[in-house]
Parts: sequence; structure tokens; C-alpha cells
Amino acid sequence: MQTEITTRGREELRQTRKRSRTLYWTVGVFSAFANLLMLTGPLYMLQVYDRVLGSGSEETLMALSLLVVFLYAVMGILDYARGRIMARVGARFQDDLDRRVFDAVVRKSAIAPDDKTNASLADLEAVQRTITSPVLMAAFDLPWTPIFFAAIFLFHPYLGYLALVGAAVLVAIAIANQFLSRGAQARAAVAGQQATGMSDQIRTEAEMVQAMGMRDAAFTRWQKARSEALVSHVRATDVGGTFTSMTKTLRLFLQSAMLGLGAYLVLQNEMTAGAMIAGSILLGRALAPVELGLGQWPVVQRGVTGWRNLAQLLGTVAPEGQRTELPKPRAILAAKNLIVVPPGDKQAALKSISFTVEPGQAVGVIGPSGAGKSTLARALTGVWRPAGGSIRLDGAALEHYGSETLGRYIGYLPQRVSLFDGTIAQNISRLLENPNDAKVVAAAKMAAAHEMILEFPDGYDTMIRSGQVRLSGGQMQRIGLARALYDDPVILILDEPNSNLDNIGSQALNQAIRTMKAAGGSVLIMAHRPAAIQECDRLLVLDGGVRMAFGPKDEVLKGMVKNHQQIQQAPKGAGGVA
Ligand SMILES: Nc1ncnc2c1ncn2[C@@H]1O[C@H](COP(=O)(O)OP(=O)(O)OP(=O)(O)O)[C@@H](O)[C@H]1O
Repeated sequence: MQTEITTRGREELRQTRKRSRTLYWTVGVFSAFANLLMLTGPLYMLQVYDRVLGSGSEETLMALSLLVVFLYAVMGILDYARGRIMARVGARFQDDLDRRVFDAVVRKSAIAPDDKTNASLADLEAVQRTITSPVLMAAFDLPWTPIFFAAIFLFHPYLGYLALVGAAVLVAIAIANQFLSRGAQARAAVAGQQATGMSDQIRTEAEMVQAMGMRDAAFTRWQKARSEALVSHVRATDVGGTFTSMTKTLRLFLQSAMLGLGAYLVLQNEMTAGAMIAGSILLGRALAPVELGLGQWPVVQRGVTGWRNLAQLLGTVAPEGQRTELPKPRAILAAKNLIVVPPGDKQAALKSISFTVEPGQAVGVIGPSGAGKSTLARALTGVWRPAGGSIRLDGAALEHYGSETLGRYIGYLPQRVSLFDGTIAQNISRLLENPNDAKVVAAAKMAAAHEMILEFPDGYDTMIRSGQVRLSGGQMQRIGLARALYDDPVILILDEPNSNLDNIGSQALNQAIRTMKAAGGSVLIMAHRPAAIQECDRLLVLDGGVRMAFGPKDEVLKGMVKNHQQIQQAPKGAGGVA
């Protein structure tokens, strides 16, 4: 199952990569010519030593030098061009996937947030950086290495053997590096992520940390994570550094060894001095991609991990297909035998719940803590998929609307309201860059937040979070309600809407519910407090994820009171339900 998911994700990444196929081919062709031109240096050496120095002809030296200047210029241009192309290939890869990965991150985090998903956008950047790094260019150069070796063999077989053995040792070092540093790199990355995650959490909860004297304890925990990250990082750098130094030393030694062996062969009259120098240069060229790969190994490893994580994310969160747009629904919401299992849980938090909400109705969902009220809100907004049963909005399953469209029809006020960086108007308009002013004001008025907003320094244009204003819990809740009411949703789902509201706020909320009902919409209110269900016509009582009652408010309340009285009056030891 897991491999199937990863294969699906890998395929999607490959398809995206394939969109730049022509550019990869272009880079391949440029690389071919650039590598051929790499022979310029050795050939020049060969000619200078064996022809110019032998004949003493200055004209030949001049002609050869001019030719070399031209060839190097062409090589430089080709190298520069392929670098530019690869930078664009990387940028295109990221650009093509930005939206898809962003959507997948949001959709997955809404269900079950985790560190790995959080890092997905960084993973995409890591892949992009690998594509644009010199190491990928080295991969284009690698196929030319055998040709350079063949040229060395042409100079003298002994030189060829020495070069081959040297290269084999270098490759063995590269492979050992791959195996030994992989674990250390991965541990360093995970530890680093954990330390950052912890510091983010401490920063977000700074008020509590400060108020409750938790700073020392928080520092101790954070420092533990941070030093773990530091130790892993140092270990990873040590391993990588050891291999890089070994490679560098070996390469330098090889070049001298080539010269030494070449000189010996010259002394034996088996080779010319030019071939000796040219052989040494050629070896350098042949081994350059290997050494570059080793030096850039952390970039490659991060890219490979990023690719793997992205494949898993994209495989897990399938793209949302194009849906036939349905007309604006009527406010009829029906749940039938609804079963919801929270992500990561084994037990259902809602067990076979059925109810219907009609236009013009407000339904209160009540029950003790952990009864499943918020779970129901998440299921009705389409955030959590039902494990069984169905939820239909005006006859169509929720997923038939597509999440963006569904969000327009269902206004949602979560239990914990949080607002984004931006103006109040942008927040009410659900983050639109250029909000529709009339709709923003209408929503704010309906949430009775208009006067309150006008009192802020810049009214609707007051920036939230940038320090211009600090909003109270009640103010946040009212702006959250205005956001839920923006653009005339047909259904309003309010999770503990009055937990932070004062009397005026509660009255405003009740007014908003009345207006919504009068306009033919419907409202669901998850609540603990009686004030919140004042405007409700019907009640759904949940306990332990089970529907205990559903019907007209008065009847349900009467039933509950009767039940309560029976429990009170039951003889002691009769085993009544608490
Ligand atoms: N994000 C989550 N991941 C896993 N399990 C969850 C999650 N949220 C809720 N649950 C589980 O679902 C069950 C119902 O929780 P839910 O939050 O729906 O109750 P509630 O009635 O809204 O409670 P409260 O009135 O305290 O807000 C609980 O047993 C809880 O453990």
C-alpha cells in the first residue's frame, strides 16, 4: 500500500520533470560540445610541447594560442548557457508544483498535521536547488569520463591503468560516503526540524510560558533538542569532511603520480613530454565530476530526501479533479448513518448519526466534552471525510462540490479563531487580496462587528498581527463570525460561537442567526452554553459520539429534564446512568 502511494507520487513528479524534457536535451547537447572542448587544454599542451618547443616556431604558437582562445570562449559560453538553462529548469519544476504541493500540504495538515508535511514546501525547494546545483551538471559530464580515459589509454596503457585504479578508489570513496553519511545527514535534518518546531511552539505560546514561569523549563527542553541537532550536524559534517579531504588528497596525489609515471615513460622513450602533461590534465577533467559530486553530496542527499517526501505526500493526497459546477444549493443538509473516525484514531468519534437541517432552521448540537460536536463540525465542513454513511448538501455529496466551492457555501466559525497577517477586510473576505468592500461590510454588519471595526485606527484597513491592534478574544470571534458570513453562505456552522462573547456579542450572534434563518439559510451551533441555543429550533444531543436525541428544542429539553429527574429519583444502587 505504502509503495503504491509512493509510486503514484513518484510518477507525478516524473511527469512534471518531463515537461522540461526539451531543455534537458538542450543541456545534454551543450554538455556534449562543452566536454569535447574540454580536450582543448590537453591538445594544446600536446602541440606546444611536442611541436612548438621542438620546432621553435613562434607562428605556430601564435596560431595555436588564438585557436585555443576561441575554443575556450565557445566552451565558456556553452557552460554559461547550460547553467542558465538548468536554473530555469529548476525554477519551472518548482513553479509547476508549487500550487499542487501547497494544496496537498493544506489538505493533509487540515486532517492530520505533522512535521514531515510541514517541511514539504522546503522539500520542493531542496529538489529545485539540486536541479540547479553544479552537481546535476556534473551528472551531464559523467558520461564523458570514459572518453577522457580512452584518450589517456591512447597516450600510454600504463597511464590508463593508473587513472582507472585511481578513479575506482575515488568511486569507492563516493559510495562509502553515500552509505556512511546518509544516516548522519538524516538524523541531523530531523533533529534540526524538531528543535525549530519546538522553538516555534514556545514562541507561539510565549504568553503562557512567561506568565507561568515556564521559561527555564522550556529553555532546557529546547536546548536538549538543539544540542542533539548540533551534535548530529557536527557528526554529519565530520563524515562528509573526511571523505571530501580524502578525495581531494587522492586526486592531487593521482595527478602527481600520473606526471611521475609519465616522466618515467618519457625517459624510457615510450611517450612524448607533451603526452605526459596532457595525460595529467585529462585525468583532472575525467575525475572532476566525481569530486564535485562528493563535495556537493549534502545538497544531493537533501534533494533525494525531498523528492522521496514529496512523492509520498503527492501519492497520499491525490489531485482534486475538475468537478461539474453545481448550482448554489438550498440550505438542506442531511447526515445519514454518519460515522467519523478522527485521523490517527481507531475509534469512531461519531457513530451512525442521522439528522436533517432544513432551510430557515437552526439546530443546536449539544453534549458533554468529547461528545463529538467539533468532530461533527469538521465532517460537515468537509475537512474530515466520513468513514461511513453520508453527508449531503441539497442532495449532493459534499465532495461533489469541490472544497473551494463548498467553502463558499458553508460558513464556518471554528472553536479557536485565528486570523492571518493582513487587513481586517482581507481577513473577513477570506484572504482575498482585493476584497469586495460591499460584501465585507455586509458580513461585518450581520456579525454586528461593523461599529467595533470602525473604532480601530484604520477601520477595515487596520492590519492584524503587525502590531497595529491587539484583538481581544471576543473581537476575534466577531471578526471570525463576519468571515463565516462573507459572501452569503447557505449554511452556517458555528463551533462554540459565544465562548468569548460578552452580552452584546451574544445578542449580535443571535441576531445574525435570525437574519440567516429569515434569508432561508440554515445554522448549526455546537454549544455548551444555553445562551448559544436560544435561537435554535431543533436540538441534536450527542454523548460519546452517539445520537441521544434529535427533535424540536422544547421536546428534547423536556425529555432531558424528565430523564434527569428519573435519574435523580432512582433508588440508590439501581445502577442509573450518571
Ligand atoms: N484532531 C483529533 N485527532 C484525533 N482525535 C480527535 C481529534 N479531535 C477530536 N478527537 C477525538 O474525538 C472525540 C470527540 O472530540 P470532539 O472534539 O469532537 O468533542 P467535543 O464534543 O467537540 O468536545 P468539546 O466540547 O470539549 O469541544 C474525542 O474522543 C477526541 O479524543
